[in-house]
Amino acid sequence: MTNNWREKMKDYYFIGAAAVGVASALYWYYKDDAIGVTAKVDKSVKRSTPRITEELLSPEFENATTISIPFSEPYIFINDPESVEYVTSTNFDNYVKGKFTKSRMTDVLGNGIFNTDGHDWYVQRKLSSKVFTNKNFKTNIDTVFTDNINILLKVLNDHASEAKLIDMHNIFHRYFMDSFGKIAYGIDLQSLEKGSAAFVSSFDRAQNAMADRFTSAFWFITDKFDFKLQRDIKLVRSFGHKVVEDRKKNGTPSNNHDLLSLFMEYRHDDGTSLTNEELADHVINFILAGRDTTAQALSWCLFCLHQNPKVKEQVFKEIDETLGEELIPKYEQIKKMRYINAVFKETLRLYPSVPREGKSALNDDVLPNGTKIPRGAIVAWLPYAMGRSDKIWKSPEQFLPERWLSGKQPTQYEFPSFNCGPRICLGKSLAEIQGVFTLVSILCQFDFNIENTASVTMKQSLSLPMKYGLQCSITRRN
Ligand code: HEM
Repeated sequence: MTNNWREKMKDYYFIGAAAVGVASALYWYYKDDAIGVTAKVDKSVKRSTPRITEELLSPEFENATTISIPFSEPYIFINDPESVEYVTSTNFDNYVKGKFTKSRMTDVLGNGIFNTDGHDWYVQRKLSSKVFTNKNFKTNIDTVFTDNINILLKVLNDHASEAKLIDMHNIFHRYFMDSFGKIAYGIDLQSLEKGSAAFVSSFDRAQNAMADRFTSAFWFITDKFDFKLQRDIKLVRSFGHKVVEDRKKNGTPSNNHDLLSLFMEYRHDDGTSLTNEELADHVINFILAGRDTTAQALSWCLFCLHQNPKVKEQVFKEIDETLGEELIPKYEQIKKMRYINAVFKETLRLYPSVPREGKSALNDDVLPNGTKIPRGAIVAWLPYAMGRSDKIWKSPEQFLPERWLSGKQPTQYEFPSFNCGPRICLGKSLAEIQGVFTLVSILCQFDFNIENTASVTMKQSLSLPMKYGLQCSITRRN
């Protein structure tokens, strides 16, 4: 009996060692490819192994390019507006986040809005949309935004006096984290004044890991043994839980209709409320939605203004003419500043905060242009590439806010930086108002000069961060 057991163990060791050997060999073979890619149907990809941050984002990466990934579903790229409309709206039910996305995101995001489909998604969308109303935006501008912008202006003023370089990319992330903490959960994180909490760095690393999982064949093995990452994920999850537990302990302030209180009031059909785990999912998902996207849009906006001094002059002119002696804009003034609103959109055309999008096909399908989509394929489109395509835009390489002021305006499918169809960004209006509000408030008093433009480059992630930040010198405007 004992011998038999020993023999069996030997077999298991042998099988285990062989499996590790095969996995190592495959890893070694594919390790230089961003996604271990072989271009199959493509006419435009120059190499057979495109790296996602370079060729995949280039406008040359044209429609109906198919790439296959070892041990994964094929990707089919559809960078034409007609196909994007079909996938995101016309045949919405056939294209889901599905197992492909969920398997890569659930340990961090749980079943939050970014990671769900069907009924679960619909309920979350309906509930959350109650917070994103014009009335709430107006109130937020007079309260949360104004409190927070005063802290930001003080930080900038101190730096202008010291004549030191400041990383505006980092500052914007901390500023939007604080604003969003207050709007969504009524918590004061104070990261602008005190520096980011440990959880923020863990959140950044967990987010990068999730992005890498879409381009790595062996993420489910490597991430399991990445103990630092596992600790980061644990910290992110416990932050979500702490926000929920603190709210339950301290109660909801009267008249508070923030996101967390709405989710806490929600009852399932059987009368049960959301568990702490589900509430923590919502907290974490909305930080992902609300912080990085707008912070990165504003960082790229300062970069574009630096590269286009004539546009910057126009921006200063509009601010000075609209605000007069005032320093902080009101809701109506923000709406009136058409040129700066156009600058914000033009930035998102060239630097969309979510540069890649993808959905999984539930059933075989055929796109209007005849592209066959097999069941399970990932249909992907690239707002980054579409924003630079001369099939959609005139002189796409030029930063021209004027294109947003007259003439035919692009449809949501031609300009998918906020996504499109029923899953269009829920925070679009909030982001536009808060983005322009922040830009106007800081440019009313300060000018920013980027010291080394060559160091401004993007980093691979789910969103579009700057790899080395945005080092600026600040001067006060007279
Ligand atoms: C410049 C800023 C922003 C940009 C460019 C942007 C863009 C996007 C994009 C492309 C998506 C689709 C992502 C996906 O497929 O999963 C999305 C979804 C979403 N965004 Fe934004 N976003 C911005 C700011 C915000 C803000 C401030 C909020 C506020 C919380 C927000 C809330 C959401 C939510 C809840 C979704 C999920 C919608 C759904 O799946 O039904 N976004 N956003």
